[in-house]
Amino acid sequence: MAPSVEAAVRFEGVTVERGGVLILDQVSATVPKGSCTAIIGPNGSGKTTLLLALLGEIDYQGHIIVRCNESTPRIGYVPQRLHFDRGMPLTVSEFLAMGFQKHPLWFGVAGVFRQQARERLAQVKAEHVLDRQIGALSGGELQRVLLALALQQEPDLLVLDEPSAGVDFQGELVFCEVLDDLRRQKGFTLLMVSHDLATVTHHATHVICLNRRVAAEGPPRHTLTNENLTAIFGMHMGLVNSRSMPDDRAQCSAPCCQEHVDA
Ligand SMILES: Nc1ncnc2c1ncn2[C@@H]1O[C@H](COP(=O)(O)OP(=O)(O)OP(=O)(O)O)[C@@H](O)[C@H]1O
Repeated sequence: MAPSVEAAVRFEGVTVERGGVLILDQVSATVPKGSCTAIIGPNGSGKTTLLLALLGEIDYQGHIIVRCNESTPRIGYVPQRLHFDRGMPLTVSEFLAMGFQKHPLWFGVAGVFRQQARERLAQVKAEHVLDRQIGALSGGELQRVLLALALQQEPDLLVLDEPSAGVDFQGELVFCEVLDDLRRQKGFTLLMVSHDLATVTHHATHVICLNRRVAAEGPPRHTLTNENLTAIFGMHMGLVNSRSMPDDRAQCSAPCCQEHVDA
């Protein structure tokens, strides 16, 4: 990668050992500012572990540098799963107001927070679930509510762990389109873990191939080659056709992608 690339995140020699097992080994990679960066790799290759290290949830050796315009970067996170009591008597508007409203929720959600919740849900095309019970949402609806929650803090960096897990094809398409639109409008950097090579092919502008170490990194059309995928996943992946990949220049304003396409 060109050294001139402006990085939103820089991983430098990140090493993680848990329970005596080496999970990440000297991982160095860049998440270009404004990019949609996908981390791909087989099960157990350390993808979630790298996100947890970035979020400060686990100890690691090495350095993780997050750069943004503010002194304290705002990082939004949408987890792979949310474990909660599905019988919990909480509506989506109450769930979204929880972090903001000072007076107890049993007095009802104040008009201003209800309106904020409605606007956030509209951004993720899920306005219709405003008054639904949180435990009654489908997997795809809950995922969009969690995205609305992450967007409430106006993040500089949005981190998603497997956005397509448990979502049908149509739901995934809508979710990815919503994310693409939001990223362009708001200018945040998106970092996601994904198992879905079709999603990565169509939406990512930068790819980090991880298998305890970084096996390859760069724009999709240069990274998702049969040679790289065979090396990482250990089998031939017939899914990727370079003609179906996005025009990197149209998708991403990050200098690395511009340079690669211009070259
Ligand atoms: N607390 C822990 N103690 C020991 N090993 C752990 C711990 N947490 C994770 N691991 C191991 O670290 C490895 C990487 O896990 P991680 O969840 O980061 O992989 P992943 O690439 O996200 O996998 P998947 O694609 O299956 O979600 C796995 O082998 C896992 O068993």
